[in-house]
Formats: sequence, structure tokens, C-alpha cells
Amino acid sequence: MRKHHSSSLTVTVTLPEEGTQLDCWESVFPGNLVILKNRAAPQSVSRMNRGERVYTQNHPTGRLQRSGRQTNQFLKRWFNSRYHLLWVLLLLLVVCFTIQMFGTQSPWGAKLTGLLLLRTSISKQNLLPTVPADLEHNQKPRSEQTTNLHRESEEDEESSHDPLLKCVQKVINVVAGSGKMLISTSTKVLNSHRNKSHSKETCVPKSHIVFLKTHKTASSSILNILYRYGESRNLTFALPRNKHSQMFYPTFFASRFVEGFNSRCGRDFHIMCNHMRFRKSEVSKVMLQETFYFSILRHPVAMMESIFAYYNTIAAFSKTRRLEDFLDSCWEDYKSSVRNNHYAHNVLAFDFGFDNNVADGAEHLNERAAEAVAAIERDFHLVLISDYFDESMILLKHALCWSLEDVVSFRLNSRSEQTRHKVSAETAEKIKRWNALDWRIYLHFNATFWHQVGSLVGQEQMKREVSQLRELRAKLANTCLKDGGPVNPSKIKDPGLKPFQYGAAVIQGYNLNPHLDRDTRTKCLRLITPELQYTRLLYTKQFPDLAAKHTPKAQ
Ligand SMILES: Nc1ncnc2c1ncn2[C@@H]1O[C@H](COP(=O)(O)OS(=O)(=O)O)[C@@H](OP(=O)(O)O)[C@H]1O
Repeated sequence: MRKHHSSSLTVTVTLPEEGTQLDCWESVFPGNLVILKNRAAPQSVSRMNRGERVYTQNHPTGRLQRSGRQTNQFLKRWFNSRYHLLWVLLLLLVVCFTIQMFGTQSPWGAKLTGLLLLRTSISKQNLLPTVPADLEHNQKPRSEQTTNLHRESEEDEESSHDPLLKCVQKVINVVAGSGKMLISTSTKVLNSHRNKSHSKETCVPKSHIVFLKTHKTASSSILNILYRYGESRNLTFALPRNKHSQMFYPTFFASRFVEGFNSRCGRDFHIMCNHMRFRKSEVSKVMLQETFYFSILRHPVAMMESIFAYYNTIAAFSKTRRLEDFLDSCWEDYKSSVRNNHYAHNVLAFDFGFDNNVADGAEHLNERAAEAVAAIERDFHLVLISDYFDESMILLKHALCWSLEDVVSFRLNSRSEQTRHKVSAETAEKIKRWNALDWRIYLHFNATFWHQVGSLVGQEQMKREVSQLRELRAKLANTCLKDGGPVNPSKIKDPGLKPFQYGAAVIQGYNLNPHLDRDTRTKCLRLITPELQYTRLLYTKQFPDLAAKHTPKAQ
């Protein structure tokens, strides 16, 4: 055993096994405080043997012990200061209590109950800003705190008339000034109390989210919603490695595709939403267990028409000029093994991680569809339908406990009229037969969607909220957009706002109203920032050093 002493603190660590890689610094010791951290550190102890080690400043995943006389002294100091602090707190509480008892002559019981419940909302403005940044990680996400704060505002006012509770508030504020650790503990206790006391009447906004971004289903508009929500609340995104825009699609998702993910350092991502071929076992390595999973489907006929225009260069489509021609020859000519041909056949099933190849009149089609549906039901909390985009947004708003402002968006990645084609009833039937697996999945989730609308929102409220959403979108368009709506890419002034163009589709974008104040401009700009640009922006924010490295060959 080797010892290392420092002026601040000595820590003995038992390494879990020989050759352990110290790639997570889990602890730092500012004074007498231990803070858990998830930070990669390029320190290797690969030559160390199993056994007791002593470090200052960091320790690996092993057991942490303090040693010798120094530990005793440290504990004494630590205990004494905390002990004093608690005495001061207790004394102040007794004083408050006495004042209250004699001041109002109210019965003990009522006041005791009031005190024990701590019904008051101790001003978070006083508490939250002083929470150390390192601890914030272990707190509820800011969004949740902020929303609770709004929800509690009436109660705050109510409680501020109560002298006892006011006094308690003052005491905690006084103590808050004298110890950061205590503040964070108080905040946690209060948060958990708030959540408990409001669980019946209100919901808590969700901010741990996986969105499976399916193809040509309005998923870029939803991505924009998630990006704006997360960015404005400083949430962390599980972004594709090396500044890519997709999770190495069409390969099955693997946790190593996520930038900054390290299996030893645990998980601290809030939102994952880039294109991927879904694989739950790998996604759940990256995201917390309480994460909300959702996705979106589109009617396979409309979807196929869109896909045919956008991916017209893939082998499956390149020989035919018209969708009708492809559908006449697909059963004989389609080769599933050719790269990117999956876009042409049951691509929804493919994105969800299933085998998309189904032969004509396949015996086991129903069985396979049932298996896919059951797996999606098991892995996803909500499946939206892009054909009812606004209803989907309202349902999402309720499921996530978000506000109407949180789910409003402009239509992104939309084709211009000149690249759309009318689909005859006969062609529609052929598309459904060709994409029989997708069609069955769609039928099932279209039914569950409306069932959820009924049970979670209600038909009348849905109508009301959809019209509110449309009103809000119209107002935003009026404020933010120069031309009031989407324009063809050749008309977009700012090259940074041009959406990625592909295949035969002409993908529209927006021009920003030039007469906006700074804050409004920023908000409007985010609403119309296309997927690739926004993904790079967030990557650069989260990984400034890596972003600089990847700049020349980005995408
Ligand atoms: N709000 C809203 N409501 C209804 N439909 C919408 C909405 N936003 C986008 N879209 C349509 O979705 C298509 C683009 O889908 P994606 O963004 O998923 O495409 S991509 O896979 O990311 O390339 C694309 O469909 P097509 O225009 O038919 O190609 C968009 O018009």
C-alpha cells in the first residue's frame, strides 16, 4: 500500500481490479465536501495492482476510505462545523416558534403540522442560484424546478402571510448563506416535498426523453421542438459522435455512437433524438430508466410518395421514373441487400429495429406485425401520428406535462408543391400491399392514438387546444417570418438557414423578419433553424473542443 498526502485531504481507495482505467473522476474535495462528478479524465493506472491506494483529488470506482490521524482531524473539523450549524438552526427555530406561539396564541398542534409539512415554498430565487454547479447535476432538471416554481407561486404568496412560516423561511435563508452543502440538501428536500404534495393535482414536466426520429414523418419539426426545449433549459443531448447528424444510421444503434458517453461514468443525458435504427438494449445504456420514449408514424401511402421523391437516387428507385413503375416491378426487382434500399420497403419497421423484408402474401405477416406492435408498445410510452400533427403535439404536451409554447413549431423539411405527386386509389393499395408490415403497425397505432386522445385529453379539450396551438403558430409566423410562410431554397437569404437538399425534392425553408429585437430574433431564429445546422450548433455548445477538431470535415 502506498500513501500520498496532501495539505487538504488524504483518501484511500481500493481499486476494483488490476488494470483499472481511471477514466472517471468521481470525487473532488473542496474543503470538506464530496461531490460526485461525471467527467472524463485521461488518467490511466493500468500498471497498478489490485489493492489499497491513496489519492488526493480523485478516486476511481473503488471504495473510498479516509485514513489515519488526518482523517480523524478532518472528521472532527467537519463534524464540529456541521454540528455548530445545526445548533444555530435549531436555536433559531425555537426562537421563531416561541415568537409565533406567544404572538398569535395559536394551538401547538396546528403550527406543528405547518412546520413539519413545510408547506411553505422557500424562495427558490434565494436557494437555487447558490447551488454549486457540480451538484446541479444531481438535482432535478432546471425545467422541472422552474415549472414547479410557477406552479407554487400562489402557495408562496399564501404562506408568506404566516409569520411562523416566514420565520422558517428566514432561518433557512440565513443558513443558506453559510453552507452550500446544506443549501443543496434543503433544496432537494423541498423539491421532493413539492413533488409529493402536488402529485395529485399537477404533473411534473418530463425532461428525460428519447425520440425515435423516423423518416419522412415530420420528425424534423419534432426534433426542432426538442432542441429548443433542451437548449433553453441547458439540458444535455445525447448527440452523434464526431459531429455527425445521425447515429450512424442505418447501422443498429450502439451506445458508443453517442459523443461523450462512457459506460463507466454513468448516464447524464436528457434528450436523445437523432435518426437511428432503434435498439432498446443499447439506448437504455445511455439514458436513465425513467426516460420517456416516443416516436411518430405517418400513413404509409403519403410516406412512400415523399420517400420516392427524396430518395430517388437509391438503387431501388433509380431505374424507375415514376412511383407507379416501381410498384409494378418491386416484387421481382427489389434487392434488400443493396445499400440504402431499406428506404423503399417498410422503412418504419426498419427504423424501429425490425426486419423490413416481407415477401408477397407472406404466411407469417400477421404474426410478425403483432410482434412488432408488441415490442413498440413495450418500449415506447407514446406513438404519434404525423397525419394529425397538431393533435399529436397536444397529446405530447399532455404526456410530457409541457406548455403550449413548448410544443409549437413551424413545418420543417417540407417539400414544395411542384415536387409532390397525387397518388391514385389503385397506387395507394399497391403501396399498402408492398409496405404491409408498416401498414399494419400504422393501423394499430392510429387506433391507440385516438384512444389516448380520448383518455388523456378528451375530444372537446383536444379541439380547443388544437385551435389555440394554430393561433399561436399564426402569431409566431406573423412575428418571425419575413414572408409569412415557407419559401423555396433559392429564395432563402441567409445560407445558414437553407435546409439540406436531397434527391428530387425541393425542401423549403424560411426567411427571418429583419425587424426584430435581440431576444425575439434569437427565439425566431431557433424556430426556423434546419436540423443539420441546429445539431452542429448544439454539438459545438456541448463539445467546443471536439467541434473545433471536426470543423473542416463536418458532415
Ligand atoms: N408540422 C407538420 N405537419 C405535417 N407534416 C409535416 C410537418 N412538418 C413536416 N412535415 C412533413 O414531414 C416530411 C418530412 O419529414 P421528416 O422531417 O421526418 O424528414 S426526414 O426523414 O428527417 O428527412 C415532409 O413531408 P413531404 O413534404 O411530404 O416530403 C414534411 O412536409
